[in-house]
Order: sequence, then C-alpha cells, then structure tokens
Amino acid sequence: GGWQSDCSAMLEKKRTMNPLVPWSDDLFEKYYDICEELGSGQFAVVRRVVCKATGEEFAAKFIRKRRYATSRRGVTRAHIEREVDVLTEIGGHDAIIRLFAVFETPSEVILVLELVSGGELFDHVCAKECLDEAEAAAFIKQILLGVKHLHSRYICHLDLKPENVMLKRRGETQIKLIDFGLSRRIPPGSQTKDMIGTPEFVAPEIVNFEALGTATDMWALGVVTYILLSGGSPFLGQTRDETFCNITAVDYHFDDCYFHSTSALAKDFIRRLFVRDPRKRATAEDCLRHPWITGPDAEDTVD
Ligand SMILES: COc1cc(-c2ccc3ncc(-c4cccc([C@@H](O)NCCN(C)C)c4)n3n2)ccc1O
Repeated sequence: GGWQSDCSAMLEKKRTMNPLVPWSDDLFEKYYDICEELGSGQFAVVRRVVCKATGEEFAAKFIRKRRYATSRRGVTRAHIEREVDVLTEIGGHDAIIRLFAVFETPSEVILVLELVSGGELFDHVCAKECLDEAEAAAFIKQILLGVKHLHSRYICHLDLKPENVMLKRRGETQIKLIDFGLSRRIPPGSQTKDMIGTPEFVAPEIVNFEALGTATDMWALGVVTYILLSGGSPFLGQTRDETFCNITAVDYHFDDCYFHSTSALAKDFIRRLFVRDPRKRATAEDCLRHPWITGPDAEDTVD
C-alpha cells in the first residue's frame, strides 16, 4: 500500500501507456548535470540541466509529490499524471513545449522538457515599450495555433497567461506554451467545474462555478491580447472579489490612454472573446479567421 507501491504501479502503467515518453526510476543525476534555476512555482522548480551523454540542454521541472492524501503540500498523483498525459499527447506542435522523459524519486517527479531560453513573452513586450499591432497579432496567431491544436483534442490549458507564453530564443518570435499543470481533457457536454487558474485571467464560468471548457481558454486569450496591446489588465480590481465582479459583469473598457491608437479590428477581436456565454464566445478557429489575424498588415507566421 501507500505511495511507493502505487508509484511503481503508476510507473508500470506509464511504461505501457506512454511508450513515447520513457519513465524511469533510475537516478536522475546519473544522466543529467543539474544547473541554474530558471523559475519556480508553488510546488515545482524548473532548472536548466545538461545531458551527460550528449551535452544537450533541457529544462527539468522538479515537482514535489504530495506524501499523504490529507496533506496540502505537494502535487497529487492525478495532477502529475494529467500534465504528463497532456504533454505526451500534444507535444508534437511547434507552439507547445515538448516532453522528453520523466523520472521519479521518492519525493519528486522530474519532467525533462525542451529548454526555452527567450524568456517570458511578457518581459519581451515590456522591454519593447510599445508593441505594434502587427507583431502583437503575429504572437497571438501563434498562441491561437497552439490552442487550436489543444482544443482539437478537447484539451484545455486552463492557465493561459503571459508568464506561460515563452519565447523559444531571445530576439526570435517563435513562442512555446508552458505549464500544463492545470490542463485537462474536457469533452464537449461534460460538466467539469473547478475553481482554478489565476484570478485576473479566469472566465465568468470559473467565477460562477459553472461548466468549463475550451472556451475558458479563449477568454484568457482575450485578456492576454488586451495586455499585449496596452500593458493594462482589463478586469483587474483592487481586490480578488472586485476582479471577480468585473469578470462576471464583463465590465471592461478600452481606456483611451492605452487604446487611443489601437485599431477597431483589434478591439473587435477582443470583444468577441469577452463574451459571458461560453457557447457564444469565439473559438480558436473563429479567431484564426478574424481579419485582425488574417488581415493585410498581420505578419506572416508558419501555420
Ligand atoms: C512551470 O511549469 C512548466 C514549465 C515548463 C518549462 C519548459 C521549458 C522551460 N524553459 C525555461 C522555462 C522556465 C523559465 C523561467 C520560469 C519558468 C516557470 O517556472 N515560470 C512559469 C510561470 N508559472 C510558474 C506561472 C520556466 N521552462 N519552463 C514546462 C512545463 C511546465 O509545466
């Protein structure tokens, strides 16, 4: 009983179920040199690592496992399995981070991931002061292609925000979606409800504890677009409750101080995502056909 025997069962299941991604309970340090920390979250740290055999660099996400069912520390097995299953299934797309291997120790699960060294999209935008619309549209188009790939398999990211959109390399525009720790498969018609995500980016259906789905990611993409074009956050209030009130009331404005030179097309693109009823909200496919994305001034990116 207990975690250890469950864990070997999980490893066994994973070895059979996900031959694409090898699972190993060998010593991680036997194969990789561990280098500097790249970032950290509540129960995970991401470090740059180097494969001893090939010299190749990777990002390793060290996830602390929850030891006891009643504990609040660490991540449950179900959550870790979700992220590994999602990354295994969708990792082949240009805009999605790739997972190469998984290691397991008594206290951690270690995901060996494609390294991205361009930093967060948000930092790139801040560094450039103002981002012209064509460049913003090109970034949003790449995110849309990645989200369309996820949604074509009814997989929802559920934590889309600027920190989770990273640039593959500094000075280049290729983006990678990361942090699938909250992602899950939500088939149409399923009544999945959960209070998750980052307040500033969550859709009304999350605040009202109603059914989530792929449309929940589209709302968050609207928030990301609004931020890229203005640096401001559409629903952010002084407190979490005020933010939630603004979201459920769909109370936002294109403040002239931020949006005086923003095109009507860009505002229309955002308006089609800030729709309270998830069934009426634009999908990734709808957005990819929107003239702000397809228009003459939108920079071309690889499909
Ligand atoms: C943090 O979770 C993930 C990170 C990554 C990942 C993959 C490659 C990679 N190269 C560099 C980084 C990186 C660099 C700085 C910070 C972070 C991350 O800790 N911050 C993401 C923000 N999140 C915690 C809200 C990650 N990553 N992160 C992939 C899947 C994840 O679930």
